[in-house]
Amino acid sequence: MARNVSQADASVKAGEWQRSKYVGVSLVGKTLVVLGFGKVGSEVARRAKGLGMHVIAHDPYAPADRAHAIGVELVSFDEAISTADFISLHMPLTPSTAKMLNEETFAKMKKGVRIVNVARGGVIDEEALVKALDAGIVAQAALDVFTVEPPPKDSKLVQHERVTVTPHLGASTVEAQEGVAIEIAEAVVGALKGELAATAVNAPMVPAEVLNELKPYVELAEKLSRLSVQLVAGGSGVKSVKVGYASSRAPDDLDTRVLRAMIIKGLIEPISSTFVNLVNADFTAKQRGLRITEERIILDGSPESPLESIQVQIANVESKFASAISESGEISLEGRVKDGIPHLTKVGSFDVDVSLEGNIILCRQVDQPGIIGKVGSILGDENVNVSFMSVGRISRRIYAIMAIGVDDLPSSEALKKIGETPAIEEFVFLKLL
Ligand SMILES: NC(=O)C1=CN([C@@H]2O[C@H](COP(=O)(O)OP(=O)(O)OC[C@H]3O[C@@H](n4cnc5c(N)ncnc54)[C@H](O)[C@@H]3O)[C@@H](O)[C@H]2O)C=CC1
Ligand SMILES: O=C(O)C(=O)COP(=O)(O)O
Repeated sequence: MARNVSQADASVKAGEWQRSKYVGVSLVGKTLVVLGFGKVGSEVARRAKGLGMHVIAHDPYAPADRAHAIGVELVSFDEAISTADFISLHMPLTPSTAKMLNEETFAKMKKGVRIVNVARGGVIDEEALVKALDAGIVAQAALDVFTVEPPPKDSKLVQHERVTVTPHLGASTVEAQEGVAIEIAEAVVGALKGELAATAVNAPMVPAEVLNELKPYVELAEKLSRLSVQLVAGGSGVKSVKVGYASSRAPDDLDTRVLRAMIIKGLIEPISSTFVNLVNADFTAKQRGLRITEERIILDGSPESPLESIQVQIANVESKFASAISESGEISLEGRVKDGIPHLTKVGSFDVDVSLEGNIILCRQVDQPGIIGKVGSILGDENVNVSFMSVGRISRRIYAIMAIGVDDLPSSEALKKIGETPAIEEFVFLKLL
């Protein structure tokens, strides 16, 4: 657009040679305003800086640090449009962006501004743009998208001498089409494997950076619920599950939808053939009559990490492992993320600490010397590797809870031997692998 390439090309092909008519403008040193600083907008900004442009952006939802990282300042809409030599549009078409450029906003722009729209047609009031072009406010426009596509043949905008048009070609390169195909195939494979379907259109939209931050907590949530459902004694149906999130973040700064979905996945998958993912989790829970209630425990302190701990409680059930029942009567497990790895940190009312990387053995034993050694040698004789072990007790020499993480699957004889060890009053083997 700035060098009149398309107009000059048409003119040479028509047999003309008009050099002075098609003198263009330089980009270097000009101010480019990027409206909508998302995936496309931020890449446009990065490249425009490489062309020597001064780039500022307006996006009410973009994080300022992401803009600063590429040397772009986020400014108000009015400041943006009134200082721009070029405006490039990269926001979605929503009720609040529809006709965002209109008669009133064109009036605030610098005379001679140039406008590029490769976002969506409806974000510009096309009639107002024709007027602004005729009034000399807008020197040129380059449009890839239109309110109605294809636009009517006699559209004044399309026919305008200072407007360059293309038929919605923004994403039309061989590489981009191949990239899109690969991305879709990978997302489908991931969804079929039960992974987080982050780009599904019928799933809650969770931005990639939020997903990334929550990743270890997502794993923790799923593992805690996978363990807790295995603690339920046969015959007592799981109907009501309470999830507690302890966090220093403000409630609306913590999106728990993914965590809830993974809790549901952990509860349902061990006991059914259904694959649960972000799309079907709430529906699957409802279908099975499973009620999930979420509770926020607001902590003081730095909101640096999204969560301090997650608690999963299953109410109105008996447990295979009585010590997993908390004082208030539910099966209760609590976990935390330590160095990026999920840990089980509480069983019933007992503090433990075992990393959730393998399978888990929980024992309740009389608190006396020698038990750890006995259980350790039973596992050692079987070549079962212990990854973590912790003992939590309520009072000395009364009884204690031992949590053992094992990398392998102990044989049923080994488990039987552990159960028969004198002083071990109850024990349970919980599978995570
Ligand atoms: N012409 C073509 O073939 C193509 C067009 N597009 C269009 O380009 C646009 C940008 O796409 P992406 O960067 O992938 O989307 P994106 O979702 O990554 O970015 C959109 C940005 O717009 C911002 N935004 C929302 N409301 C706003 C407002 N009122 N004012 C300013 N900013 C606002 C959002 O915060 C977000 O950062 C979309 O409209 C998309 O449909 C995308 C690819 C190809
Ligand atoms: O990805 C977008 O938003 C586009 O506008 C691309 O459209 P297309 O896939 O080329 O029909």
